[in-house]
Amino acid sequence: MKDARMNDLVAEDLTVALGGRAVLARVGARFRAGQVTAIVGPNGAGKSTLLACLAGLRRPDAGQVRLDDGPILALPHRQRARRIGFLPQTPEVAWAVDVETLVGLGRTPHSGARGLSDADHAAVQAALVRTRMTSLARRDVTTLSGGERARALLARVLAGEPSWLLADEPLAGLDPGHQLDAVDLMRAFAAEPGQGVVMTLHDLGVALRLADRVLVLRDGALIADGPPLEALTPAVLERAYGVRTAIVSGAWGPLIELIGRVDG
Ligand SMILES: Nc1ncnc2c1ncn2[C@@H]1O[C@H](COP(=O)(O)OP(=O)(O)OP(=O)(O)O)[C@@H](O)[C@H]1O
Repeated sequence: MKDARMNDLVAEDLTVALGGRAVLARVGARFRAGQVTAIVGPNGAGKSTLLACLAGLRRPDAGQVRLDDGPILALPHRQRARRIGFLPQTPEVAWAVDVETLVGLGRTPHSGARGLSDADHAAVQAALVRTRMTSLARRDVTTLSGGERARALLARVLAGEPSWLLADEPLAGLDPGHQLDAVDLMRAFAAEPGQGVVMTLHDLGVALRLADRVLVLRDGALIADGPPLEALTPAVLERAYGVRTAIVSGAWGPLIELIGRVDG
């Protein structure tokens, strides 16, 4: 039987230095298929850099990322693109194409230079439905609002049917309804066999409610790693952000109440 841990994404002692400073310092973590993992931490903590390493888009100065029991950077580019769907923080849309064409580009790791097959078209339509973008399929992407564009780009990643969805601030710019849709989508994605989600988040409340596991980064080092209520404690949040917080009971579950700056 195939080892269930085969699909895990493993960061081993990742170290990245930029501008003479350690942006990641020996970060190690195993990201499990079947889980939604949130990476939180203050601005500049190294979250995007960690995600780029996990996606195989940045070569660390030391350490490595492993997938399928081998270094991710050793996978042929196309195979890596089939396994890892990456949603960057400030996605650019360079071409004036319609939404359906943009989403179809997500099939490139499968279709290559040939046109889209029936299976490719079906994956595109499914991604449009899941992101509620079907009614905008014919719209020129340059005319979309920021939130609509974010959903179109999420659809492009989903159309590629990756095993891993790595998303940098995927909820930024989405209204509350579409944030809930995106949260449901991430949870449903991670529930499929062999699939997992890693995302960076600034909203600690969402991390608490959405994630199975939370990693807290500060100055490039992991200072907490565990289930949300164990990782997002007032002591950890004080260390990470310099803020005082309290966990309070909301009508639907625990909430993080922001009290103020420690030195305020
Ligand atoms: N080319 C570069 N040269 C020097 N420093 C860099 C370079 N690129 C990034 N950095 C620094 O690396 C650090 C980590 O950046 P990163 O984008 O990973 O942080 P982040 O946690 O995602 O931040 P944010 O929450 O603001 O998006 C930051 O201090 C950033 O200024």
